[in-house]
Amino acid sequence: MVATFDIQNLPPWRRAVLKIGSSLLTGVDGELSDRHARGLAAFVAASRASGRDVVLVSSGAVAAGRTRVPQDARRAGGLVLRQALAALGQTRMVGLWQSLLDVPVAQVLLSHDDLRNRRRYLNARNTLLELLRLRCVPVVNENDTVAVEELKLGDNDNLAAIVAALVDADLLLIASDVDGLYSAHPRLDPAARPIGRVAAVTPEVLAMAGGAGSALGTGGMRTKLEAATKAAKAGIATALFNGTDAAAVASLADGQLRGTLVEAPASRLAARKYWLRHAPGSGGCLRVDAGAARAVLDGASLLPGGIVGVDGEFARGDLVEVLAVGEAGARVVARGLCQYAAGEVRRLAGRHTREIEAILGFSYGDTVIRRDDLVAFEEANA
Ligand SMILES: Nc1ncnc2c1ncn2[C@@H]1O[C@H](COP(=O)(O)OP(=O)(O)O)[C@@H](O)[C@H]1O
Ligand SMILES: N[C@@H](CCC(=O)OP(=O)(O)O)C(=O)O
Repeated sequence: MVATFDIQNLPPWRRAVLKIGSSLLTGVDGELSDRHARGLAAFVAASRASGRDVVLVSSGAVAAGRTRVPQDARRAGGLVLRQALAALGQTRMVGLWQSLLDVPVAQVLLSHDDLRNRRRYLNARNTLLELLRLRCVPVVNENDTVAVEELKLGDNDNLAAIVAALVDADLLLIASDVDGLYSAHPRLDPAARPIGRVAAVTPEVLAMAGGAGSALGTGGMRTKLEAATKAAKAGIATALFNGTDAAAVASLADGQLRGTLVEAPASRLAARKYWLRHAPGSGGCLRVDAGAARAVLDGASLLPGGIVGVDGEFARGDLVEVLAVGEAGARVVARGLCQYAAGEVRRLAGRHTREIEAILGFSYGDTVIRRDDLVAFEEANA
């Protein structure tokens, strides 16, 4: 028997991504089971009742699809069988979450392309944020049915870390069938020690991680540590815990973790602002009047009315500079992700937000740059 973990405080959080591994949704007979999902759903409900948001990243589609086809048919077959099983099981998995939650759940299927392409990344982000504003619980999974091998994200641990950054979460919770990170694979080494806290995922820490614990799991502890590394870079802490341990799951709602906490060096906001400030830009520029420059420096979103000109070419979702133009010349006051392409902003410049739809024939929302997607330079220098 390996040693257990001590209880520690979770860092304070307001928005979390909770990733649930396949083994937690599958009973011994291989059928979809709510046994462990019930406690996790209760945690989601308690978190929402205290004003916090939770996005689920749930595995289990392939496992749920498996029992729906004859046994001899599921033995052979590689990727294409998994894709078919995912299609069969996905609705059941989402149905399970809906049966356990009183609020509407929303299915979100993402592929590698959606996250690599800036424009689609922004669309996914906007939709997820809108779902949270509507007080729904998004249930995200990889779009296995269309993902080809070389373009697969592959495991939901890494997907959950990307989603955490996408929705500006401040905590990534990974529920699995093991109490947390051990110094060695706990099923193979009874002397494995529990590691309660990880300040940084160094090569030494990565070397502790082994592969999946069951035929259902993908990636094992290695992909969880990869996910924690990604999250930490975005300023998000990661907590690993055992979703089969009802007491450990119940204590999460009281801010207590029995498991491993992987710390993040900087806050989520600081990491995002740093990225917006230093990431390579598109070369595009929005020239704004004094009123818009002041608003942006005061932390507001950039609206079309204050834009007086557009330089360069860029696509929706690209990083652009905001240039204040006045008698004293021009100066860069902010950088941010532009909701509209250069040609579209040219048509919207100086116009009221309510005219957007009439001018373009569509609308991605009222703002040209959302305040959360923007770093203002006075603010960043403060
Ligand atoms: N150093 C380690 N500490 C803890 N678990 C480990 C370690 N190395 C490998 N594992 C295995 O990782 C498994 C969890 O990953 P995985 O099977 O992919 O689950 P999930 O379906 O929850 O993603 C555990 O059951 C455990 O057997
Ligand atoms: N997208 C797949 C799960 C992939 C995956 O990472 O599984 P797991 O290691 O159980 O979290 C599915 O829904 O079956």
